[in-house]
Amino acid sequence: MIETLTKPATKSAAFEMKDLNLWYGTNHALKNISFSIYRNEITAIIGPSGCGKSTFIKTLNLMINTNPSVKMSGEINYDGMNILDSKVDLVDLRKNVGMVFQKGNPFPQSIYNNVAYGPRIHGIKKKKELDELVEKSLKDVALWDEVKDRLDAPALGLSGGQQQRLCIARALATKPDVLLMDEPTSALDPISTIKIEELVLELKKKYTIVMVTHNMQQAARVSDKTAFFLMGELIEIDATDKIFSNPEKKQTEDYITGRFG
Ligand SMILES: Nc1ncnc2c1ncn2[C@@H]1O[C@H](COP(=O)(O)OP(=O)(O)OP(=O)(O)O)[C@@H](O)[C@H]1O
Repeated sequence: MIETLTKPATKSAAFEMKDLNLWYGTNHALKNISFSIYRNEITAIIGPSGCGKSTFIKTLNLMINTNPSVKMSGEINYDGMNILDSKVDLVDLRKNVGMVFQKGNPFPQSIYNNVAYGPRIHGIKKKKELDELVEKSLKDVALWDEVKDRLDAPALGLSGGQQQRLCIARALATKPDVLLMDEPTSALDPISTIKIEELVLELKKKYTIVMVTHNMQQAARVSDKTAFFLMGELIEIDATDKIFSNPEKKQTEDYITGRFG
């Protein structure tokens, strides 16, 4: 019998960090971080408060640069380019690497305008094109049926879970490649949380997702890889199942078994 050997598909990295260091003034917040984030995977970032999770995720689209006290060294390679190099086009980077924050933070404008905002900034003016993008983005987050008859209504009139899905639609409307999510469900009730988790699993088919979460069950439920940070260091990154069942490092085990944090 002839056995067919299937080669494991080589995964391509969306981001490759090499010796990434970050300081807020003299506070050394990220220390020699080196790892890769792979395409079409969900990578969860976990660790106790103050370990550098939000700082790290904000480096991936250089949102961190809005803080003038921040200094960085090392490399963050994205799309064949070290984004810490000053030549990088920030508008382009943020179009490709979208971000969703802890609390759904829609603009105080209509549902339609919230989603059309990014495409308009990137030069899309034609109403038909914008209408299509708004519809597609809202369908992608399973919000279209709930809001299609009130696109001109204020976004702030939506429920918390709907606002968060709207913010994800807003991020998707610029057709990003990567979606960064900083504790996207921490302000939501359990049902809205499950809806966002289902959505994230669906979005993984098309996007690379990096998610900071305080909720270890959430990391276990949705992510492919989990990275454990502690005091600015990456202690361990591995397949999520491995991290939660048989981590290599004692600090990881202590954290996931609730011994600290
Ligand atoms: N704007 C800032 N200015 C100065 N130091 C900061 C700033 N933001 C964060 N830090 C410091 O950087 C370190 C990492 O903070 P960060 O917010 O990234 O941690 P975190 O893991 O996301 O925490 P949490 O889970 O509480 O949100 C902490 O020591 C924090 O005090």
